[in-house]
Amino acid sequence: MTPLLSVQGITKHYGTHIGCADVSFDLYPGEVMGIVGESGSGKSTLLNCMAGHLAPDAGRVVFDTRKPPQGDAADHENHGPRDTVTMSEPERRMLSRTDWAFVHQHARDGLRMGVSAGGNVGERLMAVGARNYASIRDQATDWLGRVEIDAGRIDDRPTTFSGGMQQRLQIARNLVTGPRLVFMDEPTGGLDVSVQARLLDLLRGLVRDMGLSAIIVTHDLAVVRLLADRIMVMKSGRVVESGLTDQVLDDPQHAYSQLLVSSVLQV
Ligand SMILES: Nc1ncnc2c1ncn2[C@@H]1O[C@H](COP(=O)(O)OP(=O)(O)OP(=O)(O)O)[C@@H](O)[C@H]1O
Repeated sequence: MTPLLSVQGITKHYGTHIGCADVSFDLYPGEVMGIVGESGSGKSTLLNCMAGHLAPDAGRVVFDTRKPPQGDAADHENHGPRDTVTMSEPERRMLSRTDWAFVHQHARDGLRMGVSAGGNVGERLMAVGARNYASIRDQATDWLGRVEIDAGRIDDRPTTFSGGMQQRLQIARNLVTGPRLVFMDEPTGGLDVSVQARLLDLLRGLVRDMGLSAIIVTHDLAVVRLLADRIMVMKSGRVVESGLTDQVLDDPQHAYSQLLVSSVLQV
């Protein structure tokens, strides 16, 4: 099977300082990969390099692009595994609007706060060519329901929403176009514990129902335990251990992973 995403030797320095070094892994369709590690271990740098927000110094991020539904013959020949690091900026931008999604830790970074909830979701559909207002509004209403936001709030701005609602709206905005790969940066970070649990439950349902592939960065092992099939443990910019989530969390081999797991168990 062709990996959906193949990350090969991704390295990023900030001056002489290592952000992340020589990270490689394959992600297969329907798989969820968790990236864990303490603050400063390089998780966000790696995620941003993979998602095209940062240019890596070295390495490839090969994504198995799909045939466009319409387009000229040249477009059709361009599908299949492509290195997104060297792809043109417009192509990468198109990918970010269609097959890729990015859920930010802070909902306000992923939402347009001055636009209504329905507008936030509908705007994404318009970006991929939807034009029929009634159908856009119907899909927005449907998605608000799927993320447990009352349809009566469709015309309200996210500024009037609680933190948990804003995060759920950001998720709806990201998933409405049916992406194949979702990057998530601490999706439950900064929320109250009870709000986190509800959001995790919701995310788990969506990942399962939509068969999503995802890469989730978190320092919260409960998040990866619930959502990720596999995890990579990072320390000082490098991957020190990787494997099936339960195996790594129940029987960590690397001293640093053992420390990470035991420090959580002591909480
Ligand atoms: N813009 C930057 N300029 C210089 N150094 C940076 C920059 N961003 C990150 N770093 C450094 O790169 C390393 C990796 O940081 P990164 O933010 O990727 O880690 P992280 O695991 O995501 O941490 P956190 O959980 O706190 O976000 C750290 O040593 C950090 O200080």
